[in-house]
Amino acid sequence: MAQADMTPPEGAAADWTVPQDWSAYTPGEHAMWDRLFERQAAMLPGRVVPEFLEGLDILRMTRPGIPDFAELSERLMKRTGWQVVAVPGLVPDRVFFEHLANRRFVAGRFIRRPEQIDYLQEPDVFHDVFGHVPLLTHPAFADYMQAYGEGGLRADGLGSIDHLARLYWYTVEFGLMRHGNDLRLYGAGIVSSFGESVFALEDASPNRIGFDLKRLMRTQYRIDDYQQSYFVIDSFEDLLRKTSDVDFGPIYRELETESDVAPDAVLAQDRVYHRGSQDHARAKMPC
Ligand SMILES: C[C@H](O)[C@H](O)[C@H]1CNc2nc(N)[nH]c(=O)c2N1
Ligand SMILES: N[C@@H](Cc1ccccc1)C(=O)O
Ligand SMILES: [Fe+2]
Repeated sequence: MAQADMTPPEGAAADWTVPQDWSAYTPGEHAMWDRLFERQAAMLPGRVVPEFLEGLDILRMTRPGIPDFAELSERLMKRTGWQVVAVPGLVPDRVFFEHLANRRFVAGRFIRRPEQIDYLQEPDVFHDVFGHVPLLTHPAFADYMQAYGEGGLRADGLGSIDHLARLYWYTVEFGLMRHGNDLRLYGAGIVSSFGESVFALEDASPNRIGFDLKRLMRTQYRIDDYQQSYFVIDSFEDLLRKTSDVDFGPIYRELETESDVAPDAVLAQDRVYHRGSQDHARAKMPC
């Protein structure tokens, strides 16, 4: 969770944004982007939803180098009215929600160093821009992200951010989608990760379970390893319908009296696409 301190750091505006300062990126930083991009571009066809690849194309993100947020914003604005703005790192929840509610996606401007190629603690420009921005070209997904921001401001007033944040985690960050008889990736945390883009779809270890709003909001998640459960939506239109058309107020009240669900649990009510062996998680447990 982001810091409770609401004062922006030195050099940031009142809304926590900073200039991207695109011309300050070094050749080494652009080369790092290209290396990450090529690795994922080889991995994703046939695994990611086609809307993601279309988004890369629409935004001309297939060109080398770290994208210029001003140019991404110009193309996105024409399509779905979104913009990409730079921030110094994680921002407080309310600041984050306020940007999304106004169709501004906040992205880190820094890029990981070579020794962090496979793992880093805070989202960098590769995760934020490669992972999240392509789908903002899709109208239903773009509307979902705005609705989530508005829902966040409301959840904050109701003391329910933790429940709502699980919805973001299991959709925007780690979501899967049905594609004919197959599953495809769309979550940004998966598509920006070399290891998890294979694990989430092909490994026997994690559960793959049909989307159910209340079930997701009860489910705890891991921030230190691959997910133990992934949730599967039918389409972005279906996700939008099952969230933005629903009043979360009564659901938050019900959730206060219901127990959390463990990250690896399978419930009797679940629509199970795959029951995980949890071998990966078990192998990592200290013994
Ligand atoms: C609950 C909320 O969705 C989440 O914790 C927010 C907080 N601040 C953030 N700040 C940035 N820059 N990026 C993020 O994804 C988030 N996530
Ligand atoms: N409909 C939700 C808001 C929301 C929409 C879409 C995604 C997430 C949350 C509410 O009543 O608060
Ligand atoms: Fe993210």
